[in-house]
Amino acid sequence: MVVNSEQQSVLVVDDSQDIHALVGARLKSERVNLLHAYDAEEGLNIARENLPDLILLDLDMPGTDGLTLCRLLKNQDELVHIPVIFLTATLDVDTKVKAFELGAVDYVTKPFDAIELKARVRAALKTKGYHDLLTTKARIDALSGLWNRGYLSEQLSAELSLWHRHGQPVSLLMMDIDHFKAINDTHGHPFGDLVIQRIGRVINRLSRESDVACRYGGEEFAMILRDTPAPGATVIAKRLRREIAALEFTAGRETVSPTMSIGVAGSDQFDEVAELSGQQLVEAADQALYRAKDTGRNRVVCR
Ligand SMILES: Nc1nc2c(ncn2[C@@H]2O[C@H](COP(=O)(O)OP(=O)(O)OP(=O)(O)O)[C@@H](O)[C@H]2O)c(=O)[nH]1
Repeated sequence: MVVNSEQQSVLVVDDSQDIHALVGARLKSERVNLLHAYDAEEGLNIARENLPDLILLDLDMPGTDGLTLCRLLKNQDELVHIPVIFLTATLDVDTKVKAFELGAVDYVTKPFDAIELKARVRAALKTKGYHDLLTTKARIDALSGLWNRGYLSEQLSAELSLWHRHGQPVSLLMMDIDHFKAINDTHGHPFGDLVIQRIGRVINRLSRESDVACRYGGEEFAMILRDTPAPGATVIAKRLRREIAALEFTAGRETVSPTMSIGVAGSDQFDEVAELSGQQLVEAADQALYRAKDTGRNRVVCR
């Protein structure tokens, strides 16, 4: 397992220009992207915008001090996992204990020893890299390589809040492989798994960077299409259906061509903008999917 530290960024929050220059010089040989803030407010803003991998935080800043900023950082869901290393001139035990209680992972005393600072930064970044990797893995479906249902639900809520706040539409596709039980029963479960894997690859290939494609469970898939109203999503769904119908699998002497039924629903199809929940959009796309099944399968039905 390799953790890529190339892209990692470190935010330095300190009121002293000299400390920024010193940290820059000490970490010059490390492949980290340094971000700089000179007070707590700026630090909080930069942290929110950039989600750095590590924060080096001065304990003794004028105005809002480091401990207060650390508490603010640890109170925010999107920032709570960013490790904080305190930079401090004090060796007072009570203050250090307080810093750890607030969620700091380490501290470095000024003036820094170059080797020690590097070692502590490296260790914190490595742990953060593993944490990020595990978080990503926990969101991925092992068989298809797509996102899992939990991640899709999270993202759907985020997309619907964009719809409520800014009117940016979001659509959802619910997709189900047709007669999959018969495929399993005739050719065996491992063959069925192969079909799920290859269909997952097609869905992944046809999705844009901004889409969230997931295996919803069993032989069912779902896709969130960001900034896309229902008619646009229907075009994508039709392309997906076509590409999947064109797949061919060899099972002994037989050629198997699975098909997919797809239901489409978009936030733009709902009048009561403020009322629309992720659950409602899933139900609407699911009902469209049932209609696709009922009316002959291998087709796309839009709500
Ligand atoms: N191979 C394999 N089969 C699975 C997996 N998850 C669910 N299944 C099977 O998928 C089948 C789904 O069958 P049904 O819900 O009856 O649906 P269907 O046969 O696709 O019929 P329609 O959806 O009505 O077209 C069941 O036999 C499940 O055991 C999996 O991860 N791998």
